[in-house]
Amino acid sequence: MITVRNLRKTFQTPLVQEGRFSGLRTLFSRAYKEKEAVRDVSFEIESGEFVGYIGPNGAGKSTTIKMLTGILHPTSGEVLINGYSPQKHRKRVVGQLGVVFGQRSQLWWDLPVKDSYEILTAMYRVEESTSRRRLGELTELLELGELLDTPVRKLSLGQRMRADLAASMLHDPDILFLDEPTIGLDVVAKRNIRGFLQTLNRDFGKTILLTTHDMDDIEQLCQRVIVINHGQIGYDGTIDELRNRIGLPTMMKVTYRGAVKVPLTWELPFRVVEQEANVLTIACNRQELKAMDVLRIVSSWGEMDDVHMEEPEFEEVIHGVYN
Ligand SMILES: Nc1ncnc2c1ncn2[C@@H]1O[C@H](COP(=O)(O)OP(=O)(O)OP(=O)(O)O)[C@@H](O)[C@H]1O
Repeated sequence: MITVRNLRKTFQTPLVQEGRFSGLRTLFSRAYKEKEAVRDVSFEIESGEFVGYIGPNGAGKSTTIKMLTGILHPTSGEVLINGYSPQKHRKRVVGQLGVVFGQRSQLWWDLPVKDSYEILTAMYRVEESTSRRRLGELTELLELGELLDTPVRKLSLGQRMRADLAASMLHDPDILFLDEPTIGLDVVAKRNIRGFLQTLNRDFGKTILLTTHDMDDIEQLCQRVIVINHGQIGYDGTIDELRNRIGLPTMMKVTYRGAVKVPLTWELPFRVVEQEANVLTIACNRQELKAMDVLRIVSSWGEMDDVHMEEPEFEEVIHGVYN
């Protein structure tokens, strides 16, 4: 279980001095400006949850993850991973965490992948037979086969990400923190990574906190989403509740066999957005009105041939939350 209580992080950066010898004067100046990257963030994540942690650029996501993993110390507030602070009980907590930063590899650049794995399993003190069995399983799940003998610098981005994911799982942690694990990947590589993460969560019960700008990642993988904006939590709940809260309309396209006669009235419980010959586009709020009720009304306007419904894109919903 992950507990985050009133977490804050304020960075201090030297104020840049103007004028002559500005570089030197900045170096020796005691003037700082403060940046509140994370302000009063609290949440709890139960074992086995798959949670998306999303927000616009600079919202405070990476800073939060760095405090959850113990890399950064909070200015105030606390983090507990299965009851222990990653800052105070680093050794104990590190064994329970797997971490992947998509922008940076934890593997040794010039070494073949399997040599990095050997170093990591030794660092985590994983017993040899256990590590061999686990690497076998990970090699199969992530199709690492021929990559194991290749130096990391020669891997494609997708291959490197798979190798990094395996590295984060070598000590079989219960909890995974993933910061943009699909960044820059093509659709096939993304699908592979998502499949692997789904297996980890569903079949092996791993708790996963995922940060990404890819809303398909979130929609396909996460049961719950936490939105952070300007360092504060703006939403914490299911994707469906989020859709409801933003209340974007469902669009219905109704095609008629022949002529269609829209009555001249303002009292419709939905909006007729457009009429093009025998095709009507209708916007309705599905929280207030069932599709069947809409159809009952529009079927009296002509002989219906086809109906097509389009739920609002998750990207649009998120755009609504960020703004
Ligand atoms: N070491 C640092 N020193 C000073 N300011 C920092 C530092 N690290 C982050 N910040 C600032 O804190 C804010 C939050 O940054 P953070 O990297 O957590 O955002 P993010 O949500 O992960 O953004 P992105 O989606 O762009 O990766 C930003 O304004 C950033 O410039």
